[in-house]
Amino acid sequence: MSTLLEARRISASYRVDSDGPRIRAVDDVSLTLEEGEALGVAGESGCGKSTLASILSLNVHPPLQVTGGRLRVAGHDIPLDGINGGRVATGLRGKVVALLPQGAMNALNPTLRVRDFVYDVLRSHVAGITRKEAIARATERLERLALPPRVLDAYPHQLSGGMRQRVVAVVSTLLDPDVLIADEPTSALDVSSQRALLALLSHLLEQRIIRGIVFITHELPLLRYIAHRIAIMYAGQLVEVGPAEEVLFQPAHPYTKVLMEATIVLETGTRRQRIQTVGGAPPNLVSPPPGCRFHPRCPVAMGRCSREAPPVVDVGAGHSAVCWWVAEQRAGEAGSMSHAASN
Ligand SMILES: Nc1ncnc2c1ncn2[C@@H]1O[C@H](COP(=O)(O)OP(=O)(O)OP(=O)(O)O)[C@@H](O)[C@H]1O
Repeated sequence: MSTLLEARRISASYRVDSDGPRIRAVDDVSLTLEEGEALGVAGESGCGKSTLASILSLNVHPPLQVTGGRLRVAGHDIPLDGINGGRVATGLRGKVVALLPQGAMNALNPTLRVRDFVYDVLRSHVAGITRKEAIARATERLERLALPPRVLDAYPHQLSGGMRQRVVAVVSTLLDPDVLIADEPTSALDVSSQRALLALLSHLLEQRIIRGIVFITHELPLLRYIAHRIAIMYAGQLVEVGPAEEVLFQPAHPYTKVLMEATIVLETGTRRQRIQTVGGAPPNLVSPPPGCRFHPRCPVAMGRCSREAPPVVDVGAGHSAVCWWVAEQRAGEAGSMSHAASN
């Protein structure tokens, strides 16, 4: 497998006033997206997921600023000033990397019918495309999302929230981007529309129309339907990364465990229901807790968790967790195995 996107030690913060505090929304995050892969990123609200989505999709604007790290997308090295809204980013946005954003209204032009907007988007990137070809491409994707072709004649305000979100999904994928960064694309949708959108994205990936997807959500169980690997984000940092099945069903990090327990997905056709919440809330990112950022809420926190930054611990093939407790568990297992072997 070859690597399609690589983020190395990315840090970024918001600074609303020049002498005001820095909100460290993304702190030293490294991740990769392989060719043909859907990488899920999950975490609670306020953990930095949307900020990460903005960075990976090269949509960084003040007051957000990337302060460190490197990014490589589909063979393009993007320097820091490129990530921070420079010319490099403009040239790559849309076709190399596209954002399917959270807020559907801002992503469409309120003064244009969907059909004119679709044609404008395509013709600005695909030389010589005719209006008929543009509409045919959009119609095919609308149908996959159970949307009738008549939505093409509507203005954005004439569509329901769920319809608008699906139209935005169509528009974001129209240019067949190499990498799609999908930021909570299903949050405004009912269960069947969610499934249709996940099916469309999986189809585009399987057909290699899109080469890789980063799918961001606060609903970890949803990733079961699309992600090959999952990264868990807490307070601006990644705390666990691994194969989707393992992260979902054998989570290693205490945060992933509580996140998984906090939400269940009922069977198809019924509404999701929150059965338990994680106690407390993610920390203020101006001055996050020392040591492990999760320690004030962690059910298994130990003394050193509040003092020392936790280590990265390998817990399986391509599966790691950043946690003192996991490190001790692994050390205990290794100790008892060598004890058994020597007996
Ligand atoms: N434009 C902004 N100006 C200042 N601070 C911001 C801005 N956008 C986000 N933040 C802060 O950055 C931190 C991370 O926010 P972000 O939106 O990336 O988290 P998230 O995990 O995507 O949450 P949500 O799912 O609620 O969007 C939060 O503390 C948030 O308050």
